[in-house]
Parts: sequence; C-alpha cells; structure tokens
Amino acid sequence: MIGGSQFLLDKVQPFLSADDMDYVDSYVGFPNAAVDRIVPIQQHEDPLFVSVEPFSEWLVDDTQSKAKQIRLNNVGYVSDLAPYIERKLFSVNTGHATTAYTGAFYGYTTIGEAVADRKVLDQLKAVLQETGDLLIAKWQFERPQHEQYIQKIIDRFKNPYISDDITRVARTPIRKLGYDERFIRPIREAKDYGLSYEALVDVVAMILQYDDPKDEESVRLQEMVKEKTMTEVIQEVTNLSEPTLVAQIVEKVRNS
Ligand SMILES: NC(=O)c1ccc[n+]([C@@H]2O[C@H](COP(=O)([O-])OP(=O)(O)OC[C@H]3O[C@@H](n4cnc5c(N)ncnc54)[C@H](O)[C@@H]3O)[C@@H](O)[C@H]2O)c1
Ligand SMILES: O=P(O)(O)OC[C@@H](O)[C@@H](O)[C@H](O)[C@H](O)CO
Repeated sequence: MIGGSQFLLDKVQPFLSADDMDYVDSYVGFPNAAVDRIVPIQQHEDPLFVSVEPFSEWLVDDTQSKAKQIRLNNVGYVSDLAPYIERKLFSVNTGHATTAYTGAFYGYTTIGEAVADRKVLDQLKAVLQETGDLLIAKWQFERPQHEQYIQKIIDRFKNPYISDDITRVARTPIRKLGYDERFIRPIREAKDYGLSYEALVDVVAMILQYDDPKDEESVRLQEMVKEKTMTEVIQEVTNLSEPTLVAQIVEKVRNS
C-alpha cells in the first residue's frame, strides 16, 4: 500500500481530542515507508520464530518524522519516498505477482518452481523491462543500476532456502487489479509515456483467469467472469474507463 502510515493517521485521528491532537502534532510522526523483505507463510512451535530472506530494504519518509535525531540502523531516510516506493511496488511486487500468476497459469504451486520455468522467467523479465523503462523515464533512475536491481529481484525469487506459495503471492487478485496497484498503474503510465506495456497486459489476462477456491477474491472474480461480460468485469475491477485499454485486455483474455 502506498501511503500506509498516513492512512493509519487518518483512521486514528477521529478518536483523538483536541489536546491529544496537539500532542500528536508535536511528538508523534506517521512517516510513510517502503518495506521490502520476502516473508513466506510459515508455522513454527515458537510463534516468534520467523524465517526471512537475507535481503531487506526499509526506507522512511524523513519529512514526516518528529524525532529526526533518532536514526535506526539499516533504515534509509529519504526526503521523497515516491520514486523508491514506486520502484519497489512496480519491480518487486509487480514481478512477484507476474511470477505467481504466470506460474499458476502453467500449473506450479511455489514461486521457486515457477521461476525455474523458462516461460515464466521470460514473462517476468519482459514485465520488469516494461516497468523498468517506465521508472527510468519517470524518476531518472540510472539504467545500469536499475538493471542490477532487477537481477537482484530475480535472484531473490530463485532463493532455494525459502519456499513461498503462489497462493500467498497471488492472494486477493481483485486488490491486485486495482487502478493504482502493481499492474494497472504502470500500464496507464507506460501508455501516457508512449512506452510498451504488452507484457503487463499479458499478466492482467492471466489474473482474470486465476482460480483459487480458498481465496475469497479469486472466487468472487471467477463468479463475476461467469455472470458478466469481460468488458464489464475489467471496468468494474480495474476502474479503467479508457476503451482502448479495456479492449486490449479483453483481446488478450480471448487469446490466452
Ligand atoms: N510477507 C511479505 O513478504 C511482506 C513483505 C513486505 C511487506 N509486507 C506487507 O505487510 C503487510 C502484512 O503482510 P503479511 O504477509 O504479514 O500478511 P498476513 O496475511 O500473513 O498477515 C496479515 C495479518 O493481519 C491480520 N488482519 C487482516 N485484516 C485485519 C484487520 N482489519 N484488523 C486487524 N488485523 C487484520 C490478519 O489476521 C493477519 O494476521 C501487508 O501490507 C504486506 O503488503 C509483506
Ligand atoms: O503482500 P501482497 O499481497 O501485496 O503481495 C504479495 C508479495 O508480493 C509481497 O508480500 C512481497 O513478498 C513483499 O512485498 C516483498 O517485500
């Protein structure tokens, strides 16, 4: 979610008196942050034991913190979070979801199995190329560094020491098809920049066919697909109103 801490403040605020609010204004910061570390679903006897990947990135919007003298180790403090949170969401999360939905399409159950398949890997690379071109055009990231960032993400998905279920990464497909989420937003923006977004549309077509009977949103999505036209489903779920884009997605679903 972009703007998660601001969202929390908006929810807390109605419960605060004017005095509380003065105190919060002076002493309590709600800085938005980008948190990146893959944590698979897991169960251990000790509920506080958690297996995670070695990689981590934690970036905090410094303009909203109230105690600027406090600096946590391994946290990056930035004055503009937008480039970094978009880089994370549209690379790590778009790439992760691409691996999950493409993997599910080809019958895999874990991210590791899926990314070992050349077809899934090629789809992942094509999608990260499209979001990478957009991020570079929009935020002026250096191309060689961005290419390293992409390669690191692919290596993270291949990590043989963690097993991440496709059902976790592909969870809540209706949320993931949201207007400002990891597929529709880069598609809209790539179109505005005159950049390619075909591989992203390929994945949207696969998400519309994603069927996990244990995932409430997947069940609801598949019910919608049975009851409505594909154009109606896409408009309702993605909030896209642009007829050309909606038609492109409908066409992909027909041909996939
Ligand atoms: N797992 C990861 O790899 C990872 C990495 C970085 C960031 N995140 C983010 O962290 C957040 C949590 O992810 P997760 O993987 O731990 O999910 P999760 O589904 O394992 O855990 C979410 C927890 O929140 C609880 N919950 C859900 N709705 C609630 C509500 N309305 N009120 C109170 N509790 C509620 C659920 O019962 C569950 O225990 C998400 O925003 C995710 O994007 C996850
Ligand atoms: O949490 P979601 O459902 O938005 O996305 C699933 C995963 O892609 C996500 O949890 C990643 O593992 C995480 O964002 C990595 O930092």
